[in-house]
Amino acid sequence: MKPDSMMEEVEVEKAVGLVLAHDLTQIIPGQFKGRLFKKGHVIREEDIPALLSIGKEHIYTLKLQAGYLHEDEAALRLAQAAQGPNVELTEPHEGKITLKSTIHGLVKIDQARIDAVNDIDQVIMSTIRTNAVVKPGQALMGTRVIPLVIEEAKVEQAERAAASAAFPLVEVKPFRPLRVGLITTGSEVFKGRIQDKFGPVVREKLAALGSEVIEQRLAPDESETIAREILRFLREDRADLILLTGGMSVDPDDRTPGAIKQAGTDIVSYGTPMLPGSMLLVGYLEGVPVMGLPGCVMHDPHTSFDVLLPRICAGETITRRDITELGYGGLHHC
Ligand SMILES: Nc1nc2c(c(=O)[nH]1)N[C@H]1C(S)=C(S)[C@@H](COP(=O)(O)OP(=O)(O)OC[C@H]3O[C@@H](n4cnc5c(N)ncnc54)[C@H](O)[C@@H]3O)O[C@H]1N2
Ligand code: MOO
Repeated sequence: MKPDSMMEEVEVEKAVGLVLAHDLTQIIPGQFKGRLFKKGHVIREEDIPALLSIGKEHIYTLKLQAGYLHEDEAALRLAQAAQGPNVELTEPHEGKITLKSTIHGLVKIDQARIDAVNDIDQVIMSTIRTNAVVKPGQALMGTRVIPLVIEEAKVEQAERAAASAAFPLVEVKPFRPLRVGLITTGSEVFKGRIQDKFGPVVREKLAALGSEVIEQRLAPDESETIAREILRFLREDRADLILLTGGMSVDPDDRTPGAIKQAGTDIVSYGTPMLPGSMLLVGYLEGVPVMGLPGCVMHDPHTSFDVLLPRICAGETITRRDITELGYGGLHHC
């Protein structure tokens, strides 16, 4: 049986007493866009002018056959197939269901599987980008099918595509409260020639993700001293993350990358294909992440540091591949 034969058209004037088979939308540009009648509404005499005013001269009566799903049911099946931890579903509205975050955290969405679902005709999953920081209540994905009635087999195909990996398609990872050691390099700051402007910025970025600086130590442009402070944060303070500011580029006084290596850090990458933030360094020292932050982090609100820090706070390990992928679409300004 074809979906069309399950849907019979009835003139609105003859539809009093019939049940609406789907939500009906009104759009008045600049004033209103939304649901005028809800699915299940029993049409009354006084509804007829309103229905005609939104261009509905006919409505459908629906007799669903086995093997077919109504758009609301199909949207629910798609939404449930994608739903992972810390994600909630809205009620169907005009045939669409929205997945929302229940927490402040890092959203993870598997692009390959979203593409696989959207390759299937007449089903859609529309998402925000993976690795974004999200707030409670923030929309992560909208999903729906295109026709009013769809073959169940198509929805099952989408469900299989959505479930084709060991981890959920859409989830939100909570942030862990990290104890952060901050080393500010630069003889001009160490000797008091200028006032430190890095500390407050880094503290604020960490606080926004639920982490805190346990101590900020100033160091002159000397590799030995900087490396010693790194190891002190690691061994004595048991910091969860060690951040170094300044001295990241090409001047003879820029000692920070060398000092990070000298402390024994395994470097994932010195150099990040994102602008601003290209001189950023990421490495791991005995499993503890170590990052060298270039000067731009002080004044620019969106650098490679702002992209990678939420992932570290959510407990992810940064790989070379993660750095590589920042390049495409990573030119913000320079
Ligand atoms: N010829 C090149 N020039 C630059 C390069 C390069 O590769 N070749 N890289 C550029 C990029 S990208 C950046 S970002 C900047 C800054 O890099 P650094 O991390 O090495 O920054 P510094 O040289 O240490 O300092 C730059 C500037 O900022 C002041 N500063 C540093 N720390 C503090 C602090 N804690 N509080 C206040 N002010 C601070 C410092 O005094 C300098 O004025 O380099 C580009 N240039
Ligand atoms: O590390 Mo620099 O940001 O490319 O300005």
